[in-house]
Amino acid sequence: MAHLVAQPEIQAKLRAEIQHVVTGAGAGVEDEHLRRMPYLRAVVLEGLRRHPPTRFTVPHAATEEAGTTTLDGFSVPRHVAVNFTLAGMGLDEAVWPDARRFLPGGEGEGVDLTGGKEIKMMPFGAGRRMCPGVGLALLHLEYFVANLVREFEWKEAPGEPVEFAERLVMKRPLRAIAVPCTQVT
Ligand code: HEM
Repeated sequence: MAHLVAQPEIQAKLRAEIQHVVTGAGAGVEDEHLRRMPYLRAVVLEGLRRHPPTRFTVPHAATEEAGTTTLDGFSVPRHVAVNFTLAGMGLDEAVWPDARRFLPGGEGEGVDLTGGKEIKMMPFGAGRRMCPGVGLALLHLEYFVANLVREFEWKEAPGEPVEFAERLVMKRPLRAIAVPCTQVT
């Protein structure tokens, strides 16, 4: 939401997609609408890439004797806890050079969040202990963002530009003004 407040042109593009798909007076955003909103999916994935809510996976450990497990050339001794810093992973510019990212033609188009094929980001972890709530989480994120942007225009509060500095959470919490879309001229 902070990025949408700071980049009104992207917010407007997203609202246009939502309004194009959800038509009819009194109609609400439904599950089947979400599947026809590629820009919404791209916005949500970009948020998860840049700001994964979980900074680390739960600690993992090698179960085999030392020398058996290696990570990027480092030997991982048995039972030593390994934490993956999810927040840094999605920010590798060598992996994410193209601004289109999750849009058609971008390197993240059709990204596999389970890590089955490859790992470019892993906001839900990967492998056997990955988040079992991934489907529900994506559904809720898309549903919330779609409704928030459909109902309101989100603007910067006067004198309080969005600051993206983080210390686990936003260093300065987001303050924004929500203008009901019926009042937007
Ligand atoms: C944006 C929302 C969410 C994010 C970013 C997220 C992220 C994560 C991450 C990174 C892990 C650790 C995975 C690993 O260690 O490899 C995890 C584990 C887990 N998540 Fe989520 N999660 C989200 C929502 C949910 C929801 C909605 C549920 C349940 C309905 C859920 C249930 C769990 C459970 C039970 C685990 C532990 C799995 C295990 O250790 O086997 N999560 N999640």
